[in-house]
Amino acid sequence: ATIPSNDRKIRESYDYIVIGGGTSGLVVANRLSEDPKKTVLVIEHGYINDSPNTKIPNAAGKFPNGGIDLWNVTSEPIQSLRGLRWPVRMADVVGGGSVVNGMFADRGSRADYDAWEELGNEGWGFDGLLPYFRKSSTLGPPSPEHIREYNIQTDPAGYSNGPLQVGFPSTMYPDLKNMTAALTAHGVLTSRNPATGGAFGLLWAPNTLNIRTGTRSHARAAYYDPIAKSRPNLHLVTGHTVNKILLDKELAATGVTITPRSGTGAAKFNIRADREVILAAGAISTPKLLQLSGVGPRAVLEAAGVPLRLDLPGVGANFQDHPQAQATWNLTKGLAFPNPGSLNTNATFNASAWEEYQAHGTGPYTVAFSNTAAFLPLRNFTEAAAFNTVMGNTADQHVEENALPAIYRTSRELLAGYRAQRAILLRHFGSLDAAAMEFPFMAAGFGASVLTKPWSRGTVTLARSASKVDSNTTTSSAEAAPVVQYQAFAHPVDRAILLAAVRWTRNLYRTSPILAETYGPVELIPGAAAQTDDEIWDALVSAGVVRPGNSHPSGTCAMMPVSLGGCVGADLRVHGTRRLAVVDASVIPLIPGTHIQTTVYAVAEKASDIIKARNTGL
Ligand SMILES: Cc1cc2nc3c(=O)[nH]c(=O)nc-3n(C[C@H](O)[C@H](O)[C@H](O)COP(=O)(O)OP(=O)(O)OC[C@H]3O[C@@H](n4cnc5c(N)ncnc54)[C@H](O)[C@@H]3O)c2cc1C
Repeated sequence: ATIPSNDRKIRESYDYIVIGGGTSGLVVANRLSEDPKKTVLVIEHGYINDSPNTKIPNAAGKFPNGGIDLWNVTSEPIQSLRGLRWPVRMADVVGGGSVVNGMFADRGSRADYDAWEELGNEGWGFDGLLPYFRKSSTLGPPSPEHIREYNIQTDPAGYSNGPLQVGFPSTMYPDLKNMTAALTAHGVLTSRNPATGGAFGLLWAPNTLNIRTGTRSHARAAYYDPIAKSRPNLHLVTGHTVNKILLDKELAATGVTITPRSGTGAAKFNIRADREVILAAGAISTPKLLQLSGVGPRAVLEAAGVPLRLDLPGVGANFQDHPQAQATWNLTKGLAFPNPGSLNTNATFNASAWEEYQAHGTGPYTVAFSNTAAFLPLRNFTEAAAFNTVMGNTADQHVEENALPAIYRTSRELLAGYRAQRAILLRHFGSLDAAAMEFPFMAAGFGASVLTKPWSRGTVTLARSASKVDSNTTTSSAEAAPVVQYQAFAHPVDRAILLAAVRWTRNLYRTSPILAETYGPVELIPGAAAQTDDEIWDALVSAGVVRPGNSHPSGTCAMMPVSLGGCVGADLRVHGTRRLAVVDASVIPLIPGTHIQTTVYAVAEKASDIIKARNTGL
């Protein structure tokens, strides 16, 4: 076989095989291939996409019509949302999620990561991760004028000179001043250390943006392109599917089976890994591949007809994302010019903006979705009575057992892990240093209310027919969609907190003199008629604006001990196996209160050091 992307002949074996050339995969491939004596193969299902949408910040998120592929996966019906089937957005391109994402580049709070260490992962608390947040990124600050005019607070101590460029656009839209002033007047203070542990309050977040070129910085641009030609020991195969991880009698990973993509009729072939197989296929595909390889919950594998190699209930359980509701307001007057809509509504403005971008890489085309969000601890957005009701609800174990996926009833370990997480969540809810909701906003107003600490858990499992499809050489079962159960809002606490968050957001628009006088906002969804919790919920769900996630799938091969239903240990090796590691968003044990890409970069940087260390001198 040939390697379509960097045009090198494929070898029979490599020291390391990285499955998935997405965000975490390219970080690990870069770091492991720093040693010219080690050979590294990355296998990616997608292709390199060099279209403008992967470069121009303003085009961020314009998919899939812009030419960027996504896997075609739709969730199982979500009961709480009247059977809604949600399109699971998963990148299918070199660079993975970092290429298709919204470019918001924030971090969680210290408490969010200290929770990982409390769940049995020594070295994975905030202090253990901060060096890797730093190592992965460089901060491009806003201009001094913008800092002054908009009171932007950045946190240079959180960055070094890492490959990922994060920065602020060279255009700020003036309405942001009103939005931030309204929040400040509403009691939301600006965080002074958003990148070094203080991710609560009003946050100014950079984007994954290279301010020198005005282009997007993603895993391919930051970690692969600069070394693609200069490292003969690093191979990237695109357009190929990994079907299976090969495990020997002792459950040591010895290689992978792969097929060229899209039914070309070409047969499968094996490639050997002399040191480790490293899973970086993302939080939906990683558990799927483990299960296809015989590692996962016995019942799931039996139903799918895959021979069981290792019964590991944590593979595909503990699925988390950030559910949200998108309330909307019509701002009837007062929007400044320019504003985020001006590129679409004003041809002259658009033409000059495009000219500026092409000439200098600056201007409105460097603006992605947003650089601002409020991250609020539970006490900051709930009235005392509502807070007590929510906390009361959390104590009901009967409710909890009904809310969890069925597999939690058959695995004592999974339940123990969930209870350990619940104890941490309860503590976070009572504290003022971890956010329970996010309100992301931009200059023209934006009403999403996002749950940062969901209590519900979902699962990712193989379809029942998985192994039958596998016998076909042209369509691999790894290309077949897994069964994605969000189970969002199955736990009543999630609905209660989301409603409290929507009430808080609606109250902001209703009572803020700055917003009322300037914009005269009229609430469209849920709408003034909706007053009780049930009415608000019904209005939101009827309008189709409640979503099970924010494209942050996590936790499906969680880093926790076996006794807590974990899938990998603190060394990132899959429990009970050898030479098999996971380095992507699946290992996140408890989803942090932040958009997760910078966390994925930091995890992958730390993973690289761990993998290097154990292979030194071998
Ligand atoms: C639409 C969208 C918007 C987002 N917005 C933001 C945001 O604004 N801010 C933020 O912080 N985060 C955001 N995220 C989340 C963030 O981008 C992801 O969490 C992160 O990129 C995940 O990295 P990963 O390495 O775990 O997986 P990915 O980056 O998804 O990499 C997995 C790769 O593995 C490949 N693969 C899977 N299975 C196989 C197989 N069998 N064979 C070969 N290859 C395979 C996939 O094609 C993919 O390229 C967004 C995500 C999406 C999808």
